[in-house]
Amino acid sequence: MARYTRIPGSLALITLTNPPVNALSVAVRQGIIDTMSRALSDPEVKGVVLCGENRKFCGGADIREFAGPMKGPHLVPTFDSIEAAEKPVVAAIEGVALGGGLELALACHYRIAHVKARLGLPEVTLGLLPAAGGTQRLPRLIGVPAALDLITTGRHVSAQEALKLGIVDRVTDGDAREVAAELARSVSGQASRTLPPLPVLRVAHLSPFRLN
Ligand SMILES: CC/C=C\C/C=C/C(=O)SCCNC(=O)CCNC(=O)[C@H](O)C(C)(C)COP(=O)(O)OP(=O)(O)OC[C@H]1O[C@@H](n2cnc3c(N)ncnc32)[C@H](O)[C@@H]1OP(=O)(O)O
Repeated sequence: MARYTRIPGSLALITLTNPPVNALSVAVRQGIIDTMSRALSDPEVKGVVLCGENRKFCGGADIREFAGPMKGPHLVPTFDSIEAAEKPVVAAIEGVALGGGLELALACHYRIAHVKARLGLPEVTLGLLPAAGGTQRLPRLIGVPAALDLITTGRHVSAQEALKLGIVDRVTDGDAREVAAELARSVSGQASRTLPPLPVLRVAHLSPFRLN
C-alpha cells in the first residue's frame, strides 16, 4: 500500500507501507500509481515527497512474490510515470534504497538521503539485472564507469558516497522527509528536472570476429 497525506506548503506526502522493508509488492506498486495520480490531478498540490514507513525507504522488489508469476502493475511503467510527472517528486531516503527501491528513487527528480542510509543495486547477487530503469538512469546520473561498478558488484554505498558519486542531492542527519519537503517547496512551479541523455560509447574499430 501507499498512504497519501497532504502536508504544509501545498505538498503531498506518499508513504510506502509494506513492513518490514516497504518492498514493492503488487499493493505497493498499485498504491504508488493511485497516490501519484491523486497528487498530479489535484491543482492545490505543487510537489510530492516520497518516503517509506518506519524510516525505511524501500528494500526493492518484494522477494516474497518471486515464487509466482508477476501480477499487477509492472515496475517500469510505474517508475516512468513518476519521472514524467510535471510536479517535482523528491525521494526522502532513510534506511535502505536497494534494488527496485533505488530504481524508484532514481525515477524521482531529486533525492535526499539520511546520513545512515544505504543504497545499492544488489540484483546481480540474485542473478537479476536492475531492469526497472537502473541500467538506464544510473549511468545517466553518475556516468557509465561508476554505474557499472555498482551494477556488476551489487555493493551497497553509504549516503556520503552516494552524495560524492552524484546519486543523491543532499545528505542530512535530520528528518529526510522534512529536508525533502523543503526542497520540493523551493522547486515547485519549476519545470521538472530531467536526466542527461545516455553517453554514446564510440568504438573506433571493430575487428571481424570469426569462429573456426
Ligand atoms: C523488471 C524488474 C526487475 C528487477 C527490478 C528489481 C529487483 C529487485 O529489487 S531484487 C531485490 C533487491 N533487494 C534486495 O536484494 C534486498 C535484500 N535484503 C537485504 O539486503 C536486507 O534484508 C536489508 C538490507 C533490506 C535489511 O537487512 P537487515 O536489517 O539485516 O534485516 P534482515 O536481512 O533480517 O531483513 C529484515 C526482514 O526484511 C525482509 N526483507 C528484506 N528485503 C526484502 C525484500 N526485498 N522483499 C521482502 N522482504 C524483504 C527479510 O526477509 C526479513 O524478514 P523477516 O524478519 O520476516 O525474516
